[in-house]
Amino acid sequence: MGVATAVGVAASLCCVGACALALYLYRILWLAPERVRRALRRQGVRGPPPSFPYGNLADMRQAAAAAKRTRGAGDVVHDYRSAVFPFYEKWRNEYGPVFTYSVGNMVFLHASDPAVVRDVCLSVSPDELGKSTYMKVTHHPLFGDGILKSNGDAWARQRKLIAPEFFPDKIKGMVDLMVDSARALVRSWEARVAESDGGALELTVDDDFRTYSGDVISRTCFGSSYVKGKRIFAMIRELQKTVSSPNLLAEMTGLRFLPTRSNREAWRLNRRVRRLILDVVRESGEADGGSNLLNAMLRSGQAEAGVGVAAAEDFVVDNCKSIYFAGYETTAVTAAWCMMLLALHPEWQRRVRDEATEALAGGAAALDLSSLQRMKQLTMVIQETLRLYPAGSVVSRQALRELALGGVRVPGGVNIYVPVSTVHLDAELWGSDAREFHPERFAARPQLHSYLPFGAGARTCLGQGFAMAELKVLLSLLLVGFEVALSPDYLHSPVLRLTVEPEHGMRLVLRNVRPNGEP
Ligand code: HEM
Repeated sequence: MGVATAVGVAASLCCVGACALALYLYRILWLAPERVRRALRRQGVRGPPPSFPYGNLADMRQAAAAAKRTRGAGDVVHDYRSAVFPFYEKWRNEYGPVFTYSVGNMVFLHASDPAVVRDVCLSVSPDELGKSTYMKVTHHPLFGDGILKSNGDAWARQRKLIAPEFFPDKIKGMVDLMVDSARALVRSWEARVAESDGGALELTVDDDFRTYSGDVISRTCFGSSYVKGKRIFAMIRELQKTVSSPNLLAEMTGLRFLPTRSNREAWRLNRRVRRLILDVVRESGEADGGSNLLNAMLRSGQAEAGVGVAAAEDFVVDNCKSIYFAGYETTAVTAAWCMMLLALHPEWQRRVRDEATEALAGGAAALDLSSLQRMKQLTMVIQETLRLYPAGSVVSRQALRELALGGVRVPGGVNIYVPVSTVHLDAELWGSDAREFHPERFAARPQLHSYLPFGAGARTCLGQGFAMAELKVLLSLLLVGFEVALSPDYLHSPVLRLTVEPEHGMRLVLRNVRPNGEP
């Protein structure tokens, strides 16, 4: 064969290869999702028309940019949906409470209709409905295959091993750690109020609340090595920043090993985090006799039949990162919104303070799980805070196979998003005052599918008892010591970062409850 023929053959093969690749990409990027959208359209589920190859991403970015331009302060309006999720609001108004949209080749079913929500949360088994895999590739360095993102048997096994670590008898033993961390914060604020002009201290509380929740998780996870644990968490936060924007190419093709700059940075940080976590787990196991959360997880991971050392280590590392992510920001942001609502409602602030003063009559050291459980006013205030400002903005799932939800046949692979604020503000479920702060509505237990701050069903938050205890310890100690008002400089602008948080921070004015130090 002459050189010219060989070149011709190679060129033809390249052509065939390029055509095959183009056809393959066209199939996975357009034909496959279009088939799913058609199946939904046939049932009357409509949505904005997607374009190739990014679906509705451009509409979402445009709406978010427009909302950002008009976002501003002003009165505190609790319904923040048009500022934070302007595209969902527009589409919900246009297409109703169940609609579909696409990001790249990933098809989403957005559902706030109670019948669908009930099935998503309560009726369908975790074998049929798993966690959404959207962002799973981007976030792999952050969560690995830990409990938050895994599905099927891998998830069930982890849930079974971790759940007992959050049973009430375990939380009972953690209340003292929470009290120690909260007292450190109260002492620092007392000192700052004492030094302030006229006994009124104006401050932005968010970072102090993050320090508190990071401190509590770190003490619980790492026991006596918690200071090193805090360094690890600082590094996980770095890691979180490097993987915060979606890597659409990776999400659409599943290729997570491309050595892009941000991937290489994430891998580097991840290797360091892993090494440090395992070092600290070993060290603290020796120092504390293995009594901290991660040691308990390592033991239960190793005790699993047929699981090698590497798999048990992966289990600890991935879940350490997952628990940090699940419990750090969520609790701190909820505490900040709760303080805002109490500042806006002095009568509720008084009720909570009276209740906390009674519970703390024997001193902070006397706080225990049962005295926390008796704080009914504070419980209702936190529940109402989580209704108006839920830290998890969507309950996300993915159909692992075709299934029926509220009468809609959902093809396998579809991502299902339940917008928590829309469910929480539904006047049909909550009454005409749904957008207002009325904690007494929680004197009666709400219907399960209408209240989703901790998700629902099999995948409900494992740390909810822990988070409630942590919030109650912090808020009761703060309110017994300080009167809280909203600063005139506070700008109400909820924004979606990892959770929905105050864009410019929560700015409060504190005064001592007993100005002259009287008992
Ligand atoms: C106010 C604080 C918190 C809020 C609002 C919150 C909310 C949530 C939500 C919405 C989910 C997803 C549930 C679903 O998809 O149905 C979740 C899952 C989870 N949360 Fe929390 N969480 C909080 C605090 C914590 C804390 C402090 C921890 C642990 C220390 C924790 C551990 C977890 C875990 C392990 C999961 C995964 C459960 C699974 O997939 O099986 N959370 N949380």
